[in-house]
Amino acid sequence: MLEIKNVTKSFDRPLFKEMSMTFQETGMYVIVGKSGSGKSTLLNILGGLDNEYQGVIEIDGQDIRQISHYIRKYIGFIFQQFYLIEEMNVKENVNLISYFKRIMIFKKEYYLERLKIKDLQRYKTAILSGGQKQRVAIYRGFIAKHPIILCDEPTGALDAKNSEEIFKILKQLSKEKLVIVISHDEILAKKYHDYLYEIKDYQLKLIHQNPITQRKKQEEKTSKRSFLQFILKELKMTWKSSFIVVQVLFLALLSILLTLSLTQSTQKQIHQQLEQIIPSTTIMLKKKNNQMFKMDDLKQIQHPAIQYRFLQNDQVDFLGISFSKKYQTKKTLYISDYIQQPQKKIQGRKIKNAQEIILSKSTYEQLLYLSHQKDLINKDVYLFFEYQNRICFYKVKIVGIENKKTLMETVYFNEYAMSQMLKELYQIEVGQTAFLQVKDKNILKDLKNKYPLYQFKLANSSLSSSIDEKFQQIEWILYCFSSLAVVTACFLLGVVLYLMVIKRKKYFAILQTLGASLWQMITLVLCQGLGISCTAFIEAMIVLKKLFIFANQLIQKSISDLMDEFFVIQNNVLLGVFIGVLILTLLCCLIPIKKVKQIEIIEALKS
Ligand SMILES: Nc1ncnc2c1ncn2[C@@H]1O[C@H](COP(=O)(O)OP(=O)(O)OP(=O)(O)O)[C@@H](O)[C@H]1O
Repeated sequence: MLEIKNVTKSFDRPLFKEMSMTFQETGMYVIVGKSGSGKSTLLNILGGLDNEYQGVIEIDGQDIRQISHYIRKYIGFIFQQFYLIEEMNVKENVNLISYFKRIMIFKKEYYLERLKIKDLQRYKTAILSGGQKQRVAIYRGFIAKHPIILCDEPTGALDAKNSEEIFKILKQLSKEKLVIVISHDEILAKKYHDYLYEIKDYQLKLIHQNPITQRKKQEEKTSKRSFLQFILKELKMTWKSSFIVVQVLFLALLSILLTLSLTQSTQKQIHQQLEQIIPSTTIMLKKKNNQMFKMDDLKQIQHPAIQYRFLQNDQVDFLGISFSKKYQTKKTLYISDYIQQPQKKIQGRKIKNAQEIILSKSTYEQLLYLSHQKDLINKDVYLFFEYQNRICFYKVKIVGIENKKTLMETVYFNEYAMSQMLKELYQIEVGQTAFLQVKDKNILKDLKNKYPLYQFKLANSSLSSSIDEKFQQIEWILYCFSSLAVVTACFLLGVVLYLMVIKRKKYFAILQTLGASLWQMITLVLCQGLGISCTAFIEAMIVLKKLFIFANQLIQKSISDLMDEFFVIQNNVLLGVFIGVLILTLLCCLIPIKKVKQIEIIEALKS
């Protein structure tokens, strides 16, 4: 039961003074009154659209201002101005209500026929005649499962025949629901009312009452669509208008993803190449008094984790490998002068003595190409050294190939082999620096404590930290620029959402009259923002992936096939950027959300 208790309402002049009245649960209440007497205002108050009044409106003893989702639970509106969404067709307009309320399904066809709108379902409402629009609005107003229907001039745009049909339908509905109709049509008002009221002297006054034939409420068969479906529909609808902002955000995200991935990939590759040249488990040692090392000194340094050791004399250069005893021939492979222990042998056998060597796979392939031979395993080659302008060669046998493609040509020797060769060739037994290859670089501390006369340090540490330092400087500059682009794009997103809310103020108000809650409106704005940023992010990710596949193929073809994948998209980068952009999007949505909260329904409907 709907009750008006001592309601007083005024704008610039009073409309109702201490007005009271009780509406039965069902029945057709027709309200008449002079223009400007406050009929529409009364409906707005009863429908919960206008809460600025003194007194109370109660439904089943509860103040309607205290009822959450009052419109959704109780009210169906039929407005004089229709309030249809022009961009949608008739079916979509009617279905709008089903996202917020349960709608009757078993009477649907019957009413569509009666209102003569069955064939109009696919028509955009913008092209309908005033009468057709009104019939659609009426249908949408009562098709949901709510106990009260509020109609403001429902027949204003209809001819006499259609107006009568509407009154008949409303009368039929009033057997099960409370129908309150404002009408200027005196004939129909008199013919179809159960209760006829007039607003006069700031009060509702009963003019006439017809005998009422009450009908027992029938259980309605209803259905409801989920709000999620509506969000998806909404995203589809606003997709075109958000296309540009998606592209701007996509470019900004692509730039930051490119920056982060490029710097990280390059840094990783440099570290990997450095690891091949100087493994991170290589420890360099010198004598603290700067004296030269002898091989015997080096042998005294003992630790179970040491795998390999060698001396380096800076004055001796390892020049290369040749198939003849002559150094400068076409069949000479020039080689960088570093050595290390082979890790995984794939072909051939282990090195047994100083006269045997293993080659990295790429070096082996190079040598194979130079020699025009089919196989080099067990073939003799000559290693060339230079010391004090004297070039000497040392004959060795290739016994294996290490399964590693190295950026620089690489030869693996037996432990102490280098020292032995230099001793035989130049009678040198000393070096300034020694290197230990160890299983675990953490033994550095043990070695320092155990051998205080020596200086120990990780061979690649200073190089890799200086690379990191340089990279960090470049990274920060790039991050600043690309972050600025992302922040600007998100700001643009915020502005676009804000403008959308302003432009669609009326649409939001109509949704609220159909039962949408404020939270649902806010969710809609949020989903729009998140939809835009997620689309831009996915687009950027796909483009980045394609770019990297292309760039990796290009690098492998033109520079080196040593690198399997130079550019790699790191998951932590993706996750970081995604979380960052989500947070920025949420922040940017705050102002549009505030605007949604400020929408005055009545004012927005009139706009
Ligand atoms: N938001 C508002 N701010 C100020 N005045 C308002 C507002 N809404 C309505 N009014 C005024 O309140 C009075 C009653 O308006 P209302 O629309 O309720 O009248 P009505 O009886 O429905 O009139 P009509 O039959 O012409 O539609 C009018 O004088 C109108 O100008």
